This record gives sequence, C-alpha cells and structure tokens, in this order.
Amino acid sequence: MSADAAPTPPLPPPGTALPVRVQSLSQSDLPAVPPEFIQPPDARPSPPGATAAAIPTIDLADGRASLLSGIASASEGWGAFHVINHGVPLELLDRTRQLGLHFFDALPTEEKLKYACDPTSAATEGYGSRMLENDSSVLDWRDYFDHHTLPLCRCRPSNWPDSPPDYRKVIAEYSNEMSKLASKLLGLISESLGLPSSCIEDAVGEFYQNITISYYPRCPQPELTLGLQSHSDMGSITLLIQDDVGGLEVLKGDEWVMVEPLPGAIVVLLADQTEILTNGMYKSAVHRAVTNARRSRLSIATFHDPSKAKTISPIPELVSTCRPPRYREVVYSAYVSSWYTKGPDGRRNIDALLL
Ligand SMILES: O=C(O)CCC(=O)C(=O)O
Ligand SMILES: [Fe+2]
Repeated sequence: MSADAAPTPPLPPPGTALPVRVQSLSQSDLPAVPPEFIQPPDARPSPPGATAAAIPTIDLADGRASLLSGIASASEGWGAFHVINHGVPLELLDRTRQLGLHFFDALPTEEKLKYACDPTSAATEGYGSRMLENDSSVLDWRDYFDHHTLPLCRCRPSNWPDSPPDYRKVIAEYSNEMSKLASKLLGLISESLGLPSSCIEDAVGEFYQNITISYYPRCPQPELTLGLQSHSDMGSITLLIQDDVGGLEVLKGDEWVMVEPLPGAIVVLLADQTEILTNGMYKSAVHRAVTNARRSRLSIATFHDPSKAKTISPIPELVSTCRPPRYREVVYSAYVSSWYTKGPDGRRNIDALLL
C-alpha cells in the first residue's frame, strides 16, 4: 500500500472548489465511479482492439530528405508522431518520470496539498484535478502537477516539490532539453513546408513552456470515464512521454487510435497555433486519455505556447489564391481564455476561427 492512504474526502457538490483529488477516490476502492465522472455515451472509450493503426515514427537520425518527407506526411495525416534518436538523454526521461511517480505515489495527501493550485482560477501552477472553470463539464479521472518553466521570469522552483532533493534540478534540466527539442522540431516542420527553418518559431516567439505531470489512478469503470476528455492542445507543439501502461489516444478520421508506449520515444503533438500558422496544411492532433482498472498511469506533457500578447495568423508564404487563409487572426490570450471558459465541448476550439 502506498503512503497516501488518508481517509477519502467526500466529493464536493458541483460548483464548489474543494481540493478533492481523483487519487483519493481511487484509493477508497469505490465499486463505481461517482456520477460526475460518467461521460455521455458518445464520448465513452471505444472497446479495445478496434484498430491496428499506429502513429508514425520519425527517426531524427534519418537523412534529411527522408526526415523532411516523413515529418510532412505525419504532420498532414496525423498531427502526431513518435520521435526517436531525439538527443534527449534517456536517463533524464526516466528520472523525470520517477520524480512524478514519487510525488503521486509516495507523498502523503497533506504533503501534496501544500502544492495545491488555486482552484478558483484557470491554469495556475501546482497540484490539481479540475482542468476547466466550467463546472458543468464531466470531470476527468486525473490529477496533475503543472510547472511553469519558461520564460525564466515565470519559473518559480519554490512552488515545486523539494523532495526528492533533485526534483527541482531535474525539472529545470528537463525543461531545457524539451525546449531545445521543440525548437529543433519546429525548424524541421518549417523546412518540410519549404520555409526557412526559423519561420514557425519566429511566428510563435519566445516559448511559454509548461510541464504537466498527469496521474491517472486506477478506475473502477474505465468504460464509462475518460482520464482526459477529447481536446487539442492550444499552443504550438507538445512533447509527451508516458510510462508503459498506455492510455493516450489520437483521433484519426473518426477512429481513436491508441498511442502504444514506445520505450525511449517522445510523442509529438502538433497544437492549434501550428495548424493556424501552417494555414491548415498541418493538423493539430485531437487526443484524449483513457483509464484502466488495473494500473495507474503517468504521463508528462511539455507545452510550448506563444506569449499571451502574440497575434497568430497563417504564414503569408502558405497563403495564395488557390489556398486562401483558412483561419482568422487571433491574439493568443483571447484564444486561451475562450478555451478555459468554454472547454473543448466535444469539438475543436480552433474551428471557431475558420473563415
Ligand atoms: O496523458 C496523456 O497521455 C495526455 C495528456 C494531455 O493530452 C494533456 O495534458 O494535454
Ligand atoms: Fe493534450
């Protein structure tokens, strides 16, 4: 049994903001999930084994021509791919996962709640469970710890756990490696469109980077719930690692495809601002996380977003008379606030900008 076996707090009525966490519910061995977590029938996970499809794998050690054509076809067809030979030390990936697991599995609830994020405002740093301000949405079967890491002026390691003693140092190192890889990938993505390599990164500007460790406790009724509801990420590019449990799914056409864990690989998810910048040539990946009854699951998503003041619109080189602009220009802060107040609501947020 883990150290985190405190008595289960009751679930608060919708609309109140008590620091309940899904892990405490899971540990109370409920026979059924509380109604707040039950998805409507059309949003529930599909029965396992429905498809043999898999997201593409991009090998950064490949020759330039095949690398660029692989990135182009993965970004057009999926908006998601595994990347291997990425240059990030595998020990760093493992250590970061271990630290996440230590926080969720080894620290007592009272210790974790010292880092609770502010439940009354969206996207604050720390330990939380509820993603949206919109209390009427079905709850995700997930707890998380969000770190604000870049730019350095918003990075406050004193808000992060201080145990194990290397926690803050490892997160800082991980942030640095992810930011380097995100730049490299945005460069390759630009080149794969025939653009100068700095083109997308220049349009995104300085990265606003968040690292979110998600913990999906064992769930008594995985067929009725989602660990994380269907959504696409808001920023430019997300780099995600997971453990060996599996649960991330990407939407391909109208089919959910499981992203089977690939040891040492990093999952790349193109996000909404990249779809806008590429004028829809490359897709932002719609994805979700499913849960299971046997094992808890951990994933670490590193988001790279524009600054709130940045205006995003299709890159002029990708607009022509035969390819008119598909999206309205948007100030990133407006995009973010509409996401947090409305939520994905079963459709892509980006569709609101379609011309
Ligand atoms: O846990 C996962 O695999 C997905 C996480 C995710 O999509 C997110 O945090 O935005
Ligand atoms: Fe996501």
